[in-house]
Amino acid sequence: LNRRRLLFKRLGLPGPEPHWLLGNAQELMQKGGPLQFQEWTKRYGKVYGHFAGGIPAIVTSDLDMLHDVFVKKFDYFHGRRDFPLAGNPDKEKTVNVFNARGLRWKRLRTIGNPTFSVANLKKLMPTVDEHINDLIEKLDAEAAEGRSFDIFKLYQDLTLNVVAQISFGVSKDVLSNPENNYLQLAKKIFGQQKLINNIFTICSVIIPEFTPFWRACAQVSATFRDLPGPQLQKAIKQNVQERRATKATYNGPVDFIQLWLDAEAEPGWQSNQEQMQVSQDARMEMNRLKIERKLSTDEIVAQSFAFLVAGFDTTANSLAYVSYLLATNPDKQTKLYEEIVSSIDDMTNISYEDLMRLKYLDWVVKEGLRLYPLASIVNSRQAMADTTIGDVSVPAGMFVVADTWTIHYSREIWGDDADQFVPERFDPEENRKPQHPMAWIPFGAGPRQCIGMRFALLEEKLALVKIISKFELRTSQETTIPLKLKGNFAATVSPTDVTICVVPRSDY
Ligand code: HEM
Repeated sequence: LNRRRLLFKRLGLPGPEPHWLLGNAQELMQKGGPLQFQEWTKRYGKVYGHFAGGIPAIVTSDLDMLHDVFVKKFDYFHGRRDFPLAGNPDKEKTVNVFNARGLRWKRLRTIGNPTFSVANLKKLMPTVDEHINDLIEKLDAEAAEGRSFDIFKLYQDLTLNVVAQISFGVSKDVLSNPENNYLQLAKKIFGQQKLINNIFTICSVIIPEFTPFWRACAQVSATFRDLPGPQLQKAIKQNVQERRATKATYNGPVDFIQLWLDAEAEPGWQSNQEQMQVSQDARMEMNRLKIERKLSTDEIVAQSFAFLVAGFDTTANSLAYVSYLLATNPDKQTKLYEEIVSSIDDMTNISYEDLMRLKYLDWVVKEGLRLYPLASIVNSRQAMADTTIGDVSVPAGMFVVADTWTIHYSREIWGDDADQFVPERFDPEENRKPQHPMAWIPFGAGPRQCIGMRFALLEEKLALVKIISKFELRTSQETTIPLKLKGNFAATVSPTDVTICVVPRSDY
């Protein structure tokens, strides 16, 4: 405890005084990590230390320092702030690309990257489109009633359906069949976290020194309880095995399982993996090892699960925030509508190229992500060996977290209108966008930047084109202005609701 208390003093960093046991967890939980960071930055400056429970982390909004951490010195900072109960990222057999580090991460990422190539995105687009059409039907019903409703909830249904179908490798009919429980299980994972699991998670954050013990407790408790996570993983595993058996004849929609099965593991890959554990906790020499481009069944299940968790709430939040911004800025919405109708002739057959042509749409989405960066707490890295950033010494094991909200709202970086919704700032002709690569980081930066970024942008843009071409988004008496944000200890800052109404366009 004494070592904890003195750590940042020894490193010469300011920061909030930690509670002897809870560190700064109380403040983080009350306000939500990203929003609390903003407040601390105002008080302690661009670089300071804090304790998320017993876990020390440096927080910084210094762009050059972040560039060092995320890009230039990536070989030192290849770990990410992990979830202690997910297991040891260097040993866990089913580690996923999100939690992995070192050469294990490098291997999973190298295999995962092509999943989001333009060619594959085009193959995934029909599935996304089908689910967006379902959303439009729901909006039609709301418009017919002429009432206000929380559009955030509909976006959560959309993004969960899309990412679940693509990650679990099932057809839309199977997914929506009430007799199977894919969606119910997925909803349970995000909705009702079981208390007992939370207790062990909290314990592992407060006293991380005993993580293996908390993890064992969580595992023992899981064997006596029918937890949704393991149930879902079992169901995905069965799908992967069935799909592998029918791989040659499969002619259903393209999904992640199909893309990953093409990179299926052959017997013998383990020896390669053992080799990869060399230098896990030290500097990663990226090009030293030949990467085995194959995945085992367990790894496919682990990636599916990670993509489900990473791809659901982020995209739903982003759509909800943009809808709010468009409803409260009707002039910008009209500009977007005009761009869409003047560029796309056939709304029933929108191509990938159509979407990429829409410049104003691109700026709207980017500006939404600037004002409401999601999952910003995962914009973090772990020092795998003693090093320095600028004149700050960073001991091995220390986490460095980007204060994304401060950066995105900085007047110094974005100008006096930093807190306003101005998509035009991304227009290259206006020459207003800051040049620094770390000024806009909703998807992180460097080799570990969000792997699903292009997929998320595709889904969001397609949904917005279909919605805005058909409906006008309007505020109502019930719209919460400004939005109320609820922080979250672990991940995303979400709006409590985005209650608006949709009015059909007369010229549709
Ligand atoms: C608007 C939507 C999204 C936002 C704002 C977002 C944001 C982020 C951020 C900030 C990171 C950390 C990046 C870093 O550390 O540099 C990240 C990582 C990641 N995201 Fe996303 N994400 C989104 C959608 C998605 C989707 C749709 C998927 C998958 C289908 C996905 C999968 C992942 C994965 C697997 C990682 C870990 C990558 C690695 O460590 O190599 N994300 N995301």
